[in-house]
Order: sequence, then C-alpha cells, then structure tokens
Amino acid sequence: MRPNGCFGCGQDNPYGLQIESHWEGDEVVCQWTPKEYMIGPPNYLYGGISASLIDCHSVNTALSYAHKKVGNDDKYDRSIQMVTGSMNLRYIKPVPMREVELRATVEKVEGRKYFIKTELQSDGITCVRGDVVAIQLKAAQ
Ligand SMILES: CCCCCCCCCCCCCCCC(=O)SCCNC(=O)CCNC(=O)[C@H](O)C(C)(C)COP(=O)(O)OP(=O)(O)OC[C@H]1O[C@@H](n2cnc3c(N)ncnc32)[C@H](O)[C@@H]1OP(=O)(O)O
Repeated sequence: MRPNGCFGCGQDNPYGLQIESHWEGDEVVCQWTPKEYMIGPPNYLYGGISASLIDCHSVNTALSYAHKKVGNDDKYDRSIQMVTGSMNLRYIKPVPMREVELRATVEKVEGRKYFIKTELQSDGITCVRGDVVAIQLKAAQ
C-alpha cells in the first residue's frame, strides 16, 4: 500500500508508528516495539499510543477482510476505503515498554460496518481490549 502516509501504518510517514499487520489464520497479527519517548506513566506505554495501535490495526483488518471478500488477496484497491466509526477500549493492565503484539478478528459484517475485536498483548497477557467499528465509505465519497 504505497505511497502511504497514515500515522499508524504508513511506511512513508517517518513520524508515524509504522505498524505492519498480517494474517495468521483467522487473525490479523502485528508485533511492534515502542520508542522510549512514547512513555506515559513511569515504565509504561502512553495510553493514546495503545489506542492508535488498536485503531490502525483494526481498520486495516477490516480493509484487508473487505478485499478478501471480493477475492482480492494481494492487491490494494484504492476504491475500497475504510474509516474508524467508533472505538471502545478497556485498559486492563498497564503496557510495559517492550514489544507488544496485536491480534484482531472480524466479529461480523453488517452492510458497510465491520465489527473488529482487537487485543493488545505483552508477553501473551492481554493489556488492552478494543471493540472497533470500521465503516466502509460509500463509493461516491
Ligand atoms: C494513495 C494510496 C494510499 C494507500 C494507503 C492507504 C492506507 C490507508 C490505511 C488506512 C488505515 C486507517 C487507519 C486509521 C483510521 C482512521 O484514523 S479514520 C479517521 C477517523 N475517522 C473518521 O474521520 C470518520 C469520520 N466519520 C465519517 O466519515 C462518517 O461519519 C462515516 C463513518 C463514514 C459514516 O458516514 P456514512 O457513510 O454517511 O454513514 P451512514 O450512511 O450514516 O451510516 C452507515 C451505517 O454506519 C452506521 N454508523 C455511522 N456512523 C457510525 C459510527 N460513528 N459508529 C458506528 N456506526 C456508525 C450507521 O448507523 C449506519 O448503519 P446501518 O443503519 O446501515 O445499520
């Protein structure tokens, strides 16, 4: 997906998080390591960064799923566009300042709405859980 300036996943945004998400069976997975300055409480990741990670990873999960639904597994179709409609987060445990893993599944699709469940884990422990509704833009938008 290039050029891509998205703050979450854009490889062309040097100030962004530059996450890379990929399918593993029915889940979309991403490993990512924070920079030191992304700290919030002492020793722990800033909560807004967790939110951004979950946001982008979830919307990309929906975007990729929408491509798969029409039999397109490998080519980015710019006519399929997805935005975050809503996001509900539960911060269960503080996130240590080391590698995290995001794991997302598509719960259901209703029309243009994609309901995504994403967990942010540290050492296999779920620290943040997100419910995201990604909405596919109407073709004319
Ligand atoms: C050059 C190449 C580049 C290539 C590289 C690109 C890579 C790119 C990677 C992208 C990865 C991005 C990852 C970050 C994602 C963001 O950051 S996106 C930015 C943040 N989000 C926004 O700005 C969204 C702003 N909101 C909107 O634009 C509009 O409100 C929406 C969400 C499109 C909805 O408008 P609409 O299409 O007119 O929707 P509408 O017809 O009213 O409703 C459709 C359905 O959705 C429901 N709905 C509407 N709004 C909501 C809502 N907020 N919550 C839940 N449900 C809703 C309605 O109830 C309705 O449901 P049904 O009645 O059909 O059951």
